[in-house]
Amino acid sequence: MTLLTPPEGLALNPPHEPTTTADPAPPPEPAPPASGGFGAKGVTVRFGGLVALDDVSVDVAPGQVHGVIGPNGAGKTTFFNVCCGFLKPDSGTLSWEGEPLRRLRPHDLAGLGIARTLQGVGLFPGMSALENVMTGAAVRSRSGFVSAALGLPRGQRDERELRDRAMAALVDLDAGHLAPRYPGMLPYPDQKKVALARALVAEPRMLLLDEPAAGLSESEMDELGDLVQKLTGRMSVMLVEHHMDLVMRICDRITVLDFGQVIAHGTPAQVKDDPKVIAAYLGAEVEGGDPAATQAEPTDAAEPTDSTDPTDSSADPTDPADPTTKEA
Ligand SMILES: Nc1ncnc2c1ncn2[C@@H]1O[C@H](COP(=O)(O)OP(=O)(O)OP(=O)(O)O)[C@@H](O)[C@H]1O
Repeated sequence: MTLLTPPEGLALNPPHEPTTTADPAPPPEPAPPASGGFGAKGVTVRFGGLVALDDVSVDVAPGQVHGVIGPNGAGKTTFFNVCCGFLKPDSGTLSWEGEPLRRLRPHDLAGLGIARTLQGVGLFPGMSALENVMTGAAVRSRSGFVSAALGLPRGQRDERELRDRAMAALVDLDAGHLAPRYPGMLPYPDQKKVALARALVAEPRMLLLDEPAAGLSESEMDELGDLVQKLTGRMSVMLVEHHMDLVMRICDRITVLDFGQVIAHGTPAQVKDDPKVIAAYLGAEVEGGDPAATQAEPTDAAEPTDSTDPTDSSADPTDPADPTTKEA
């Protein structure tokens, strides 16, 4: 587990010095380095009369793994959907690297350096694993996947580069052997690896993971935990997750939701011993229970989503065909 570090933003932005001379204005200073992590402040979401999130604030510090946990119906998915721009909150704000994120839409994320994986893996069934990962790399390509596919000269160079980067992302996850295979031929954990490679190939500075351990065996979950911890050298990670043991092992900070409210936040050790957390998971009548030992059943463990859209349209809660959608 990485060590706790304070949010960098405050330290990196010294107050402006007043100008004391009549010298000509110096050339503009380069922009200060990006600071601050990902933040949600006072987020409230209502579905009709139901308050799914009530004044929820979460700060994901740079380079940290932040877990958002809570019992069934606590509001985890709703919160994740707000963070991805799928859902527009009724009130509250999001910020990223010190800047407010106004009117965040799902397709804005890549340009902001934020990647996500959803509960459904959402791979293109008609593309190989490598090509699926290339679609994630295309967001950073100058000429893009389309001109590459059309064989334009710069596109050809980009296509080679995309292919190399996509392959490297798969190899990084020990999944290079999956490159030529099609999602339909792959077991669910391998599909998840490909989806993760697709998220990572864009070299995000923030990774949002929605129940990444769902459907994984214990050993696969261990592998995932090791991987997420390795990523913190390169990016912040926020994960919404049911598996308490995984969350307790890999997170630097944890926010616990219950009935849409934050009932606890802190280090795993702090959260684990919080009586409100114990009560929320195990019921107030159980004393001395250890929520770290609790593993709520994922609701989607056996339900990989086969999407034909690498932007995860089938798992996209903004899908207008989904009557439960509250569109951003
Ligand atoms: N589109 C929707 N319309 C109406 N109510 C909703 C909608 N989405 C979620 N809810 C309700 O909001 C509350 C929070 O749901 P949410 O799915 O965010 O919780 P969760 O913590 O992710 O639950 P789980 O662990 O079971 O997935 C629940 O009471 C849920 O029934």
